[in-house]
Amino acid sequence: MLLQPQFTVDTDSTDTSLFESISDDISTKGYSIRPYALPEHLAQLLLEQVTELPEQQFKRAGIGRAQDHIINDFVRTDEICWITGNSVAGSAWIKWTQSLQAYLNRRLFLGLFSFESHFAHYAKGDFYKKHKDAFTGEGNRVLSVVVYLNQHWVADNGGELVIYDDKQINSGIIDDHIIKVTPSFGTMVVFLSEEFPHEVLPAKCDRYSIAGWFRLNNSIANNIDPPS
Ligand SMILES: O=C(O)CCC(=O)C(=O)O
Ligand SMILES: [Fe+2]
Repeated sequence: MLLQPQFTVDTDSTDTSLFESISDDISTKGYSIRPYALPEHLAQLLLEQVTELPEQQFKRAGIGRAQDHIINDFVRTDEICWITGNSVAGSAWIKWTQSLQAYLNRRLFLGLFSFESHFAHYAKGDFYKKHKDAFTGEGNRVLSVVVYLNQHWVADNGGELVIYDDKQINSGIIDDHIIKVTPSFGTMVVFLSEEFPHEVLPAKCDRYSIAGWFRLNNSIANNIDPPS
């Protein structure tokens, strides 16, 4: 008997080819920029959640962690809301990032152990000045992930993510190596947290995104390479 073709969407195989491209980009360049990366249904769920979140759930984003956490209007002015698995959208997102994590660990041996992420809302004029998400040797945030939830974004809206590829500058290329990413719906950016300074330029209208970080196991990271 001939089997009828299946018309169900095979999300696993879609993800695998995307994950493969991301993995190849990371190993060759250290960063990956992929338009239409986030599965459509997941992007829609996340957009619904971020637009329905009550305003008071968003808090001014700070810089630094735990006791070093401070609000600094000169560095960043966006508002954030941490994502938990307590919503349909949140748990679908976490599940998807777990399969990305497993794939990247298999392919690149990055030792990614955990993931944390938040929604971010940049209102008109908000920005995040040039920064790095992790500092060399701290061995904590390994890989940064950003996805955008802005439908019908046009170039004139601004709000680009600017990535500085300093390695290219050091290797003598005259033209400063600056990569600008338009924050369009479903676009995903992944980069090595310690390697790439980046910034968010002010936008002319509301800009929604998710920023997340894969981390090493902290208890292991603190004991890596003990002094001999
Ligand atoms: O929204 C973006 O494009 C990047 C955000 C960012 O750099 C961060 O939250 O650390
Ligand atoms: Fe960042």
